[in-house]
Amino acid sequence: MQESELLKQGLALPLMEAFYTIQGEGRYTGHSAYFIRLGGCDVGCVWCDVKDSWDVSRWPLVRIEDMVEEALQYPGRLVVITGGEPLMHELGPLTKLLRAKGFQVNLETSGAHPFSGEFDWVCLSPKKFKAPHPDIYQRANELKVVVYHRSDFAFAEQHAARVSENCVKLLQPEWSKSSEILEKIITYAKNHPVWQISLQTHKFMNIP
Ligand SMILES: C[S@@+](CC[C@H](N)C(=O)[O-])C[C@H]1O[C@@H](n2cnc3c(N)ncnc32)[C@H](O)[C@@H]1O
Ligand SMILES: Nc1nc2[nH]cc(C(=O)O)c2c(=O)[nH]1
Ligand code: SF4
Ligand SMILES: [Mg+2]
Repeated sequence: MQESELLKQGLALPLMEAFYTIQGEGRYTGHSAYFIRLGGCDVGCVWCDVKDSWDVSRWPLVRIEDMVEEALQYPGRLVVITGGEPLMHELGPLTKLLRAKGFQVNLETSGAHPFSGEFDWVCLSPKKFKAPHPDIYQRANELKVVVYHRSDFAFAEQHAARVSENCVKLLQPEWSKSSEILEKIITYAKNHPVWQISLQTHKFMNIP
Protein backbone atom coordinates (compact mmCIF):
# COMPACT_ATOMS: atom_id res chain seq x y z
CA MET A 1 0.00 0.00 0.00
CA GLN A 2 1.23 3.53 -0.81
CA GLU A 3 2.20 5.84 2.05
CA SER A 4 -0.66 8.23 1.23
CA GLU A 5 -3.15 5.37 1.48
CA LEU A 6 -1.69 4.15 4.80
CA LEU A 7 -2.04 7.69 6.15
CA LYS A 8 -5.59 8.06 4.89
CA GLN A 9 -6.61 4.81 6.54
CA GLY A 10 -4.78 5.67 9.78
CA LEU A 11 -2.47 2.66 9.50
CA ALA A 12 0.61 4.90 9.52
CA LEU A 13 0.73 8.38 11.07
CA PRO A 14 3.21 11.31 11.08
CA LEU A 15 5.08 10.97 14.37
CA MET A 16 6.88 14.01 15.79
CA GLU A 17 7.93 12.31 19.02
CA ALA A 18 6.86 9.75 21.59
CA PHE A 19 7.98 9.77 25.21
CA TYR A 20 7.18 8.29 28.58
CA THR A 21 6.63 11.02 31.15
CA ILE A 22 4.19 12.35 33.73
CA GLN A 23 0.94 13.89 32.46
CA GLY A 24 1.49 17.52 33.45
CA GLU A 25 -1.98 18.97 32.82
CA GLY A 26 -5.63 18.40 33.45
CA ARG A 27 -7.55 15.68 35.27
CA TYR A 28 -4.72 13.12 34.88
CA THR A 29 -2.01 15.43 36.20
CA GLY A 30 0.62 13.38 38.01
CA HIS A 31 -0.12 10.09 36.22
CA SER A 32 2.69 8.40 34.33
CA ALA A 33 1.80 8.31 30.64
CA TYR A 34 3.26 7.51 27.25
CA PHE A 35 2.76 10.48 24.92
CA ILE A 36 2.35 10.05 21.18
CA ARG A 37 2.76 13.45 19.50
CA LEU A 38 1.47 13.43 15.94
CA GLY A 39 2.68 16.05 13.44
CA GLY A 40 0.49 18.59 11.65
CA CYS A 41 -1.65 21.46 12.89
CA ASP A 42 -3.54 24.19 11.02
CA VAL A 43 -5.02 26.02 14.02
CA GLY A 44 -2.21 28.56 14.45
CA CYS A 45 -2.35 29.52 18.14
CA VAL A 46 0.02 32.49 18.60
CA TRP A 47 1.24 31.10 21.93
CA CYS A 48 1.47 27.42 20.92
CA ASP A 49 4.27 25.71 22.85
CA VAL A 50 4.93 23.13 20.11
CA LYS A 51 5.01 25.14 16.85
CA ASP A 52 7.55 22.73 15.37
CA SER A 53 4.70 20.23 15.11
CA TRP A 54 2.69 22.30 12.64
CA ASP A 55 4.36 21.31 9.34
CA VAL A 56 3.25 17.71 8.80
CA SER A 57 5.83 17.10 6.06
CA ARG A 58 8.66 17.32 8.62
CA TRP A 59 7.60 14.12 10.41
CA PRO A 60 8.06 10.52 9.32
CA LEU A 61 5.08 8.24 8.75
CA VAL A 62 5.29 5.47 11.32
CA ARG A 63 3.19 2.32 11.25
CA ILE A 64 0.79 2.08 14.15
CA GLU A 65 2.03 -1.43 15.07
CA ASP A 66 5.50 0.06 15.59
CA MET A 67 4.12 2.90 17.74
CA VAL A 68 2.24 0.46 19.96
CA GLU A 69 5.21 -1.90 20.26
CA GLU A 70 7.33 1.03 21.47
CA ALA A 71 4.65 2.07 23.98
CA LEU A 72 4.61 -1.48 25.38
CA GLN A 73 8.29 -1.14 26.41
CA TYR A 74 7.27 1.09 29.35
CA PRO A 75 5.47 -0.03 32.51
CA GLY A 76 2.56 2.45 32.29
CA ARG A 77 -0.69 1.61 30.53
CA LEU A 78 -1.96 5.13 29.95
CA VAL A 79 -1.35 6.64 26.51
CA VAL A 80 -1.99 10.30 25.64
CA ILE A 81 -2.42 11.10 21.95
CA THR A 82 -1.51 14.73 21.26
CA GLY A 83 0.16 16.85 18.61
CA GLY A 84 0.02 18.98 16.64
CA GLU A 85 -3.68 18.48 16.14
CA PRO A 86 -4.25 14.71 16.29
CA LEU A 87 -7.79 14.89 14.87
CA MET A 88 -6.29 15.95 11.51
CA HIS A 89 -5.61 12.23 11.16
CA GLU A 90 -7.73 9.06 11.17
CA LEU A 91 -7.26 7.75 14.71
CA GLY A 92 -9.54 4.67 14.59
CA PRO A 93 -6.93 1.94 13.95
CA LEU A 94 -4.30 3.33 16.37
CA THR A 95 -6.74 3.73 19.26
CA LYS A 96 -8.30 0.30 18.66
CA LEU A 97 -4.91 -1.36 18.66
CA LEU A 98 -3.80 0.47 21.82
CA ARG A 99 -6.97 -0.59 23.62
CA ALA A 100 -6.59 -4.18 22.41
CA LYS A 101 -3.13 -4.18 24.04
CA GLY A 102 -4.60 -2.99 27.34
CA PHE A 103 -3.94 0.75 27.24
CA GLN A 104 -6.23 3.47 28.50
CA VAL A 105 -6.25 6.01 25.67
CA ASN A 106 -6.60 9.74 26.32
CA LEU A 107 -6.79 12.52 23.72
CA GLU A 108 -5.59 16.14 23.75
CA THR A 109 -7.39 18.12 21.04
CA SER A 110 -8.56 21.54 19.95
CA GLY A 111 -11.56 19.80 18.35
CA ALA A 112 -11.01 21.76 15.13
CA HIS A 113 -11.33 18.66 12.95
CA PRO A 114 -13.95 15.87 12.74
CA PHE A 115 -13.72 13.25 15.43
CA SER A 116 -12.19 9.80 14.91
CA GLY A 117 -10.96 7.07 17.24
CA GLU A 118 -12.08 5.37 20.44
CA PHE A 119 -10.98 7.13 23.61
CA ASP A 120 -11.33 6.67 27.35
CA TRP A 121 -10.84 10.36 28.08
CA VAL A 122 -11.12 13.39 25.78
CA CYS A 123 -9.58 16.73 26.72
CA LEU A 124 -11.06 19.51 24.58
CA SER A 125 -9.01 22.71 24.50
CA PRO A 126 -10.96 25.03 22.18
CA LYS A 127 -9.21 27.81 20.32
CA LYS A 128 -10.27 31.24 19.02
CA PHE A 129 -8.10 30.71 15.97
CA LYS A 130 -10.20 27.80 14.59
CA ALA A 131 -13.48 26.82 16.21
CA PRO A 132 -14.20 23.27 17.36
CA HIS A 133 -16.41 20.97 15.31
CA PRO A 134 -19.85 20.87 16.97
CA ASP A 135 -19.80 17.08 17.55
CA ILE A 136 -16.84 17.24 19.97
CA TYR A 137 -18.71 18.92 22.83
CA GLN A 138 -20.69 15.85 23.94
CA ARG A 139 -17.53 13.72 23.75
CA ALA A 140 -15.41 15.99 25.96
CA ASN A 141 -14.66 14.63 29.44
CA GLU A 142 -12.54 17.66 30.21
CA LEU A 143 -12.71 21.24 28.90
CA LYS A 144 -9.32 22.92 29.30
CA VAL A 145 -9.28 26.57 28.28
CA VAL A 146 -5.94 28.35 27.99
CA VAL A 147 -6.22 31.83 29.49
CA TYR A 148 -3.97 34.39 27.81
CA HIS A 149 -6.11 37.52 28.19
CA ARG A 150 -8.98 38.54 30.49
CA SER A 151 -11.41 38.15 27.56
CA ASP A 152 -10.69 34.41 27.66
CA PHE A 153 -12.99 33.97 30.68
CA ALA A 154 -16.02 34.83 28.52
CA PHE A 155 -14.67 32.52 25.80
CA ALA A 156 -14.37 29.75 28.42
CA GLU A 157 -17.99 30.22 29.50
CA GLN A 158 -19.22 30.03 25.88
CA HIS A 159 -17.66 26.59 25.53
CA ALA A 160 -18.66 25.45 29.02
CA ALA A 161 -22.29 26.04 28.02
CA ARG A 162 -21.90 23.44 25.25
CA VAL A 163 -20.21 20.53 27.02
CA SER A 164 -22.02 17.84 29.03
CA GLU A 165 -22.90 18.54 32.64
CA ASN A 166 -20.29 16.20 34.13
CA CYS A 167 -17.43 17.55 31.97
CA VAL A 168 -14.52 18.76 34.15
CA LYS A 169 -13.95 22.48 33.55
CA LEU A 170 -10.38 23.74 33.75
CA LEU A 171 -8.67 27.09 33.30
CA GLN A 172 -4.99 26.85 32.37
CA PRO A 173 -2.73 29.91 32.31
CA GLU A 174 -0.84 30.48 29.09
CA TRP A 175 2.72 29.70 30.16
CA SER A 176 4.45 32.96 29.16
CA LYS A 177 1.65 35.08 30.66
CA SER A 178 1.37 33.09 33.90
CA SER A 179 2.81 35.75 36.18
CA GLU A 180 0.23 38.34 35.03
CA ILE A 181 -2.79 36.15 34.46
CA LEU A 182 -2.66 33.62 37.31
CA GLU A 183 -4.00 36.05 39.89
CA LYS A 184 -7.05 36.74 37.68
CA ILE A 185 -7.58 33.01 37.18
CA ILE A 186 -7.46 32.38 40.93
CA THR A 187 -10.03 35.14 41.56
CA TYR A 188 -12.23 33.81 38.75
CA ALA A 189 -12.15 30.22 40.04
CA LYS A 190 -13.00 31.39 43.58
CA ASN A 191 -15.99 33.33 42.25
CA HIS A 192 -17.07 30.65 39.75
CA PRO A 193 -16.53 27.37 41.58
CA VAL A 194 -17.39 25.08 38.65
CA TRP A 195 -13.94 25.97 37.31
CA GLN A 196 -10.75 24.30 38.50
CA ILE A 197 -7.20 25.42 37.76
CA SER A 198 -4.82 23.36 35.62
CA LEU A 199 -1.11 24.24 35.59
CA GLN A 200 1.49 22.87 33.19
CA THR A 201 3.26 21.07 36.02
CA HIS A 202 5.75 19.30 33.72
CA LYS A 203 7.27 22.70 32.95
CA PHE A 204 7.90 23.30 36.68
CA MET A 205 9.39 19.81 36.94
CA ASN A 206 11.57 20.32 33.83
CA ILE A 207 10.43 17.10 32.22
CA PRO A 208 9.03 16.58 28.69
C1 LIG B 1 0.23 21.51 22.24
S1 LIG B 1 -1.49 21.14 22.40
C2 LIG B 1 -1.68 19.74 21.32
C3 LIG B 1 -3.09 19.21 21.26
C4 LIG B 1 -4.11 20.08 20.51
N1 LIG B 1 -3.58 20.68 19.33
C5 LIG B 1 -4.68 21.13 21.44
O1 LIG B 1 -4.36 22.32 21.26
O2 LIG B 1 -5.44 20.75 22.34
C6 LIG B 1 -1.61 20.41 24.03
C7 LIG B 1 -2.18 21.29 25.11
O3 LIG B 1 -1.27 22.33 25.40
C8 LIG B 1 -2.01 23.54 25.55
N2 LIG B 1 -1.05 24.63 25.31
C9 LIG B 1 -0.36 24.85 24.18
N3 LIG B 1 0.45 25.91 24.31
C10 LIG B 1 0.27 26.37 25.58
C11 LIG B 1 0.82 27.47 26.32
N4 LIG B 1 1.71 28.31 25.78
N5 LIG B 1 0.40 27.65 27.58
C12 LIG B 1 -0.52 26.81 28.14
N6 LIG B 1 -1.07 25.76 27.50
C13 LIG B 1 -0.69 25.56 26.23
C14 LIG B 1 -3.10 23.39 24.52
O4 LIG B 1 -4.19 24.26 24.73
C15 LIG B 1 -3.51 21.95 24.72
O5 LIG B 1 -4.43 21.85 25.79
N1 LIG C 1 4.26 16.13 30.62
C1 LIG C 1 3.46 16.60 29.66
N2 LIG C 1 2.14 16.67 29.86
C2 LIG C 1 1.37 17.12 28.84
N3 LIG C 1 0.02 17.22 28.82
C3 LIG C 1 -0.36 17.63 27.61
C4 LIG C 1 0.77 17.82 26.82
C5 LIG C 1 0.70 18.11 25.38
O1 LIG C 1 1.61 18.71 24.82
O2 LIG C 1 -0.30 17.73 24.79
C6 LIG C 1 1.88 17.51 27.61
C7 LIG C 1 3.30 17.49 27.42
O3 LIG C 1 3.87 17.88 26.41
N4 LIG C 1 4.03 17.01 28.48
S1 SF4 D 1 -4.21 23.71 18.28
FE1 SF4 D 1 -2.73 22.84 19.71
S2 SF4 D 1 -0.92 22.24 18.45
FE2 SF4 D 1 -2.26 23.53 17.18
S3 SF4 D 1 -1.39 25.58 17.37
FE3 SF4 D 1 -2.99 25.41 18.96
S4 SF4 D 1 -1.96 24.64 20.81
FE4 SF4 D 1 -0.55 24.32 19.07
MG1 LIG E 1 2.81 20.19 25.79
